[in-house]
Amino acid sequence: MRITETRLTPSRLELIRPLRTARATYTLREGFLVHLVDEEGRVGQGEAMPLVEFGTESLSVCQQVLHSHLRGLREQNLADNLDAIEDAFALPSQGPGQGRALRLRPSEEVPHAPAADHAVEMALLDLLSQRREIPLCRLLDRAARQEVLVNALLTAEEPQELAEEARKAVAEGYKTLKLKVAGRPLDEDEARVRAVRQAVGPDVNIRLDANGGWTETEAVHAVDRLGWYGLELCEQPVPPQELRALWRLQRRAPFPLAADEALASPEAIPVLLGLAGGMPAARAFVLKPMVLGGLLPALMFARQAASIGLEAFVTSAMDGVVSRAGAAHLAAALPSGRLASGLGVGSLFVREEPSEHPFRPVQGRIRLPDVPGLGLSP
Ligand SMILES: O=C(O)CCC(=O)c1ccccc1C(=O)O
Ligand SMILES: [Mg+2]
Repeated sequence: MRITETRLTPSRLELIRPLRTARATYTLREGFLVHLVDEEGRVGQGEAMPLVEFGTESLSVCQQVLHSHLRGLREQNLADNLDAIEDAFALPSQGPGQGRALRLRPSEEVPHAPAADHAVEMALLDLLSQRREIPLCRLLDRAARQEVLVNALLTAEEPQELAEEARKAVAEGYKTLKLKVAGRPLDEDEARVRAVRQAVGPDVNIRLDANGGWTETEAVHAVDRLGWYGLELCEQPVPPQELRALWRLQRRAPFPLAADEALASPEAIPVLLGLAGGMPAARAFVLKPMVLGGLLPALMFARQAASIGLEAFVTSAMDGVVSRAGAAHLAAALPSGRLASGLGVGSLFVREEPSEHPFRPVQGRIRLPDVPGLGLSP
């Protein structure tokens, strides 16, 4: 394919109410939409929305790297296959591609910028799958599923309000509810979890996310007390760099712990997977394509995890519909679709762009559109 035209548009998403996590409070998300046009006029779409707390580049570095990537692509030929897309983002010191392959990081001077890489990779994958006339998920895996399960993200603080939110989500068809914990006394979190369990009964999955907000000692107490209410899993109970604490806690917890923020450091990955001599530190992994630098790196990670019996699921980084569409295609292509994806956040924004699209969960699921590419009209 040849890229004949590139466009970069700022994007901005306001939340209806602040989303509080143990690490940060989100009221606004900002980033860029990327459009790439091929020689036959097809448009590929991607989105970059940095999440600095998760180790991505800042908004300004993101913009700078996007400009550099788009400059590198203009009027260039790229072989019509996945390897060529993967190679385009390789570091100068890595792999093949010395010869004629297109490289977007020609020198070490282009900074680490997973959100920018994610946007450009997605737009290229959108184009490649349109050119092959298959949905993007099929390009990632020929056996991709047609539907993905999605969790509802509950955002209330107070137990009564949370219970109300939980009942509403279940009435809408969600089977998995996620709530943010930590950053407040454990008594309060216990009251919150109890209220949700009481509201929805025993058959709904409750997933927690501590965003690294507990010390190891606090996490031990939390696992013992909150585990009583029946938990599907807990994301990132302890700070991301504390991999051994995560390992010890996983030995104790009667439910899977999922590493999320910990995946932001490339050095942590072999340790998390147990490839550095020890045992895997967690039983599940949260894949944020925005943090991992794209759908392909996330898929490779999930396959590696699956080969040693560990599960993975996809979440957005609270970003726009273009990113969530790509993430839904990734979720459909993962080795296992058992764990619901964190892609139900569209309803948390003041105004969704566009207002109608196929990536809004219905009955707690997203059905992937059976059309070529990403399946979103630009
Ligand atoms: O998983 C979801 O439902 C939404 C994604 C989410 O929780 C999130 C959103 C922004 C930043 C961090 C996180 C997180 O999973 O930790
Ligand atoms: Mg998380």
